[in-house]
Amino acid sequence: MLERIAGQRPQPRAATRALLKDPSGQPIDDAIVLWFPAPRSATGEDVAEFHIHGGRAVLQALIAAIGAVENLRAAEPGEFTRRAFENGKLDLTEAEGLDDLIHADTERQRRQALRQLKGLLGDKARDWRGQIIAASALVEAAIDFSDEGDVPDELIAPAKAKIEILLDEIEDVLAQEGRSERLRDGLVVAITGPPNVGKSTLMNQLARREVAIVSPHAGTTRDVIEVHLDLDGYPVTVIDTAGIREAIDPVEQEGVRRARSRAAEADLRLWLVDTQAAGDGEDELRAWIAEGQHGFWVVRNKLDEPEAVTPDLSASGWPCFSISAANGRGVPELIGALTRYAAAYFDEGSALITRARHRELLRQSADALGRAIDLPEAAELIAEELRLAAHRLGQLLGRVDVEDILDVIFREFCVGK
Ligand SMILES: Nc1nc2c(ncn2[C@@H]2O[C@H](COP(=O)(O)OP(=O)(O)OP(=O)(O)O)[C@@H](O)[C@H]2O)c(=O)[nH]1
Ligand SMILES: [K+]
Ligand SMILES: [Mg+2]
Repeated sequence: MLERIAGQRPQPRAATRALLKDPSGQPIDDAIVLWFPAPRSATGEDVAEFHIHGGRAVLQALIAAIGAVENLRAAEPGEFTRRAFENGKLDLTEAEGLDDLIHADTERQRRQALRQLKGLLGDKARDWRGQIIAASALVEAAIDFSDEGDVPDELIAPAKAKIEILLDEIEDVLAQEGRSERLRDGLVVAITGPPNVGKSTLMNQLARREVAIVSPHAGTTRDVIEVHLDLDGYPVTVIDTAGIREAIDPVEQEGVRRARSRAAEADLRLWLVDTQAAGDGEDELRAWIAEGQHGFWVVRNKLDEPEAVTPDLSASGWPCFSISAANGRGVPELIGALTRYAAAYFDEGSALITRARHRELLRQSADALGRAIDLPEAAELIAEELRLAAHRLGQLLGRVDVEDILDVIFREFCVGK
């Protein structure tokens, strides 16, 4: 294929200039080609790279020329990474790290993805799995002995001691409360409150563009609107929602229902109140609190209005901010507080778990180890639990039982990766 298009097969791994030609001999582009013979390539298979001038017509002509070569087809999304995985170049956690790296929007997400790609979780899981297998060997030996009569405690006890240390380590990693999983997806902050208090105006201030319609009509916003902010490297998704009230219009009713449910799921709610409005604007907030919902900041808006009254919000006891979404006063302070909140939330630490998949498998492995420790001297049962614990770590690494999940994971990848 290289000979046909580039007129030559370059030296392995040496960038080589070549005039690319289509099957009729017409030149396509003056380009660089690279040749990586297996197994020293990203996928572990033979790989050829064309570095071309990026125009659409150049690309199309080259793809047509490649397409004319027999037995060649375009790769599926994630197919290169999948082949790299299948050829043992990456474990599954590293492949997931690669996917995260490609999709990282903020600096902190990039660093976390790179940690994953470098195999920090994978290395740990391999080490744990090795230790479980070593403990299993002791238990298996105990089983062999017990065939000959008595069950030797001297074999089971050291195995259990090993497992206890291991279980502590896994529990430490699990105790990181899923914060690094959130760093992948971003922290969600909902702007909520009664109608017309200026929620959409604040949204536009935070987004620094007109993402939401602002109007003096109560009930303007109906759909949930999202913007993704990068606050000092921390990903934060802000959502603007319909004003909460007993709506008559069925469309607005649906908006209020979505507003309530999305705000309830958020990590933090900014409860906006109008310093102009009669009452303290907190009826719905109190109803929410009665339902046990927490994590609110009260934001008093429209401070620029001459008769601005600052209602007594002490009853709710939440952090309080005063702003004018119209002229921007107080908004930098609010953004500063949100940034500190995100920083405190995503305590980077040595967080290793970035996906629910990792958490579930580690949890199941830890549970099996816990059961193994609690079992009396029944060596066969202990061995069974250890097998299960090791198996779960094997699944984490993508070494066992993976066919069904591979499709799900690699489907998320982009074409060309
Ligand atoms: N004076 C003043 N007016 C504001 C301020 N913020 C918003 N407004 C006005 O208040 C009205 C309502 O603003 P919106 O941003 O649409 O309010 P909302 O809370 O999104 O309203 P709904 O989506 O209908 O619930 C508009 O006329 C805005 O111009 C402010 O800080 N000061
Ligand atoms: K409005
Ligand atoms: Mg609105």
